[in-house]
Amino acid sequence: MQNSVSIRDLSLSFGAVNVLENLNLDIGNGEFLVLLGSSGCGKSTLLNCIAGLLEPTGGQIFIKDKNVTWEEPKDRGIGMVFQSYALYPQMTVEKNLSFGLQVAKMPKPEIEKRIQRAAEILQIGPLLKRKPSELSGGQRQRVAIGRALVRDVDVFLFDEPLSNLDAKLRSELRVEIKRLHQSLKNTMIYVTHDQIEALTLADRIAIMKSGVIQQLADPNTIYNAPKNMFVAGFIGSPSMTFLRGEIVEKDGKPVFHTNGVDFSLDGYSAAEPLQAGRKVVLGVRPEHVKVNEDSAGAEAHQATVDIEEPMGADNLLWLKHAGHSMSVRVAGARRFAPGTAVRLSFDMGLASLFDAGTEERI
Ligand SMILES: Nc1ncnc2c1ncn2[C@@H]1O[C@H](COP(=O)(O)OP(=O)(O)OP(=O)(O)O)[C@@H](O)[C@H]1O
Repeated sequence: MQNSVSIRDLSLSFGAVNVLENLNLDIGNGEFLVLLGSSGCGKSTLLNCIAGLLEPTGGQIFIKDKNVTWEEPKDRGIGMVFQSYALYPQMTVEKNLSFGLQVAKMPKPEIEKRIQRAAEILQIGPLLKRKPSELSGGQRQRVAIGRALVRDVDVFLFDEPLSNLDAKLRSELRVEIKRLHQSLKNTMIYVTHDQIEALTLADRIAIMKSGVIQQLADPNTIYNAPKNMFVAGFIGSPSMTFLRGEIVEKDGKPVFHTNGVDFSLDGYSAAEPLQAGRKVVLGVRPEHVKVNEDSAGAEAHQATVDIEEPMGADNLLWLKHAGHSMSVRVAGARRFAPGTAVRLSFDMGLASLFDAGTEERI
């Protein structure tokens, strides 16, 4: 895949604070890349460097193989959509869409053609004569996307575009952004702290912490094979349960041991040999545990239901198991009174094992 955006050894400091240090990232042509991380991790800073709104302290940025590190934002072939919409309040929707094109001296018929196309794609035709104050939040954000769309740019940059919208509108517009990407096939770089947006929209997610990309992979890999405990804990709701213990050898095979309980590691494909005595953390997602009601006669993995949280389609159980608290997802129709004894079985093929010291996946 040809690269659309390449970031080489990018550094940026605010005074003595290094927000980004020698960051490298290649974004493919037509790719939807999501920069995901909690507040302050540097994702907006990175996006603003690509947009040309911040000057890097070091490194280079290429868009379509052209070094744009020192180019003005308007000369980079990018369109940016902000959380705050950034529309001109005194202009109509139509004027908001056309203004940049008029400044660039585009012929009038071409401007009209582009506005009609954007209005059609984003279903804002009936709103063209209104001012931003006469629009809902979702409609304003559509106009803001339209403004990037009419410029016919190579790369769309989105900075938390859905954060100001209520939950229902957020999920509706999320689907529309996905549809937009499917039909336009432009490169899109999208900043968010919302893991659902990241998992649903991205071709690849770059998950960031303290200015460093922790893992860059497709959503399925990020979810099922997190590279370290930070990624594992950040993605998934409720979070992966972490059980601290160690590797012991039983019948010539390594097993995970915690608080007097053994977990067979059959089915787990470790990248390195599991030496007895190694301190490790077993990570288990709520939907990868099977809850059996026939507790009688079962030896290991006895657990007790502590709390149940019915969520309609799912029922979330908080269990006590081997001195740990563990969340488990079962079908909504399966109800459990607090105090019920159950027996658990684990699918180790879907579990994660981390080194307790480095917190890296084994
Ligand atoms: N103009 C500035 N001067 C000094 N420090 C700044 C400035 N802008 C950002 N920072 C710092 O840089 C770090 C990264 O900020 P950035 O806005 O990129 O984070 P973010 O991950 O996008 O967070 P958020 O989701 O809250 O916007 C933060 O620690 C922030 O305090």
